[in-house]
Amino acid sequence: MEKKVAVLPGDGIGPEVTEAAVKVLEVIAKRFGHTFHFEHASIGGDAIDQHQNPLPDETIAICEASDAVLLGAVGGPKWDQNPQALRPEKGLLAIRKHFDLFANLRPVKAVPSLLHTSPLKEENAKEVDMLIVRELTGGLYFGEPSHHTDEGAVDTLLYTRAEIERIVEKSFEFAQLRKGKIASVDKANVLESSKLWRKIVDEKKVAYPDVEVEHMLVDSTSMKLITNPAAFDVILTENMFGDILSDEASVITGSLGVLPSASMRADSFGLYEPVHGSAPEIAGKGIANPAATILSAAMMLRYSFGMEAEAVAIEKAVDTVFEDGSFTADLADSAQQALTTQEWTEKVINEIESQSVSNSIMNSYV
Ligand SMILES: NC(=O)C1=CN([C@@H]2O[C@H](COP(=O)(O)OP(=O)(O)OC[C@H]3O[C@@H](n4cnc5c(N)ncnc54)[C@H](O)[C@@H]3O)[C@@H](O)[C@H]2O)C=CC1
Ligand SMILES: CC(C)CC(=O)C(=O)O
Ligand SMILES: [Mg+2]
Repeated sequence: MEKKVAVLPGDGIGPEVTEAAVKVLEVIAKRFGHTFHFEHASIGGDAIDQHQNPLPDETIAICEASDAVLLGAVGGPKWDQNPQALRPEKGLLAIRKHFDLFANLRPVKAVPSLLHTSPLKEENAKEVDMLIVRELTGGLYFGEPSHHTDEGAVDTLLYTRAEIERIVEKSFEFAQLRKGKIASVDKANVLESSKLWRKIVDEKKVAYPDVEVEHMLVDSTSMKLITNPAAFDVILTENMFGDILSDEASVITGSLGVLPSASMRADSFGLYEPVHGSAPEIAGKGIANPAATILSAAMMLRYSFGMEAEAVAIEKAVDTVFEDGSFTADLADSAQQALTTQEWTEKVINEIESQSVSNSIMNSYV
């Protein structure tokens, strides 16, 4: 197959981790007989510096001409005092909105060889296998009005019925492919938007009798994610709650550096990016963990290109490298044992190259 991928490295560690993922995709292309055309474009602080715009028209055009987008991360102290319209994060929100990427999938699965790095007791972390389905283009991050003065500030939490319905349906579809359990997380004891959210979940569940649904409040959910994370299968939630809960869930499996994500619209087009941010304090040092971005590239192969065996080849290689005890600094026991971003990526590439093709259907991350 021939596919076009827009690559938006962004800021901080974004360029390092996307470079690693592109190298892995190139090896996959060679091994499985595909051609991937990569076209790079700017977003975030990088785009502000070059074009005074966190999401330039040229970047949108390159993404529109592509089959999928691979993104690193945006943001950093250099732009923190910029006016709102010139913040790197605005570029990320704008690309999600422009392409209607309403369904953000964030799988969190325990990896046996990483359990020792989890802050949780091994018996609590070892069975974790959940999928966070986060609404990505509505809610507080997009509602108007949104502004502040020194005397006051306003943000708006707005959801339409249609926005809630489509993400709820998506979560039921994923639950049917998994263990058939949804925890729908809201704040319905306070928020009006959550009351509508609950009503729509209850309406929709009638069409999915094989799926069990539990409504949960976000505050106690954040506690249960730590005390009993293995109890969750699909977590369905709105934009900001999903943002917060997914960073919390990431440490269960060891490091924010290993959690991938897919941001999908209704068709197969998607944007793939790690859950983490631009980690400015480690940028440029060659020590960032590229696993989250490499695994996001695997999600791209699965969801946008329908390349299941290729996705599994990457996931299997990442697992094997972890099993071998090879870690970047965020997971290694000591600085001496830590591999650089490049060294760790080379291990994954070597692993893919040595896999036999018949070996490629193994357990996948979602
Ligand atoms: N999707 C995106 O582009 C996101 C961007 N951000 C932006 O990133 C900047 C930094 O935000 P933070 O709150 O510090 O979150 P962060 O996710 O960048 O970093 C949190 C912690 O995790 C570590 N970390 C993150 N990714 C890592 C990796 N791949 N390997 C090793 N360690 C890793 C960092 O060093 C830091 O200690 C801010 O400007 C923020 O707005 C934050 C979250 C998402
Ligand atoms: C930087 C924000 C706009 C988004 C974020 O933190 C996320 O999507 O995880
Ligand atoms: Mg976040």
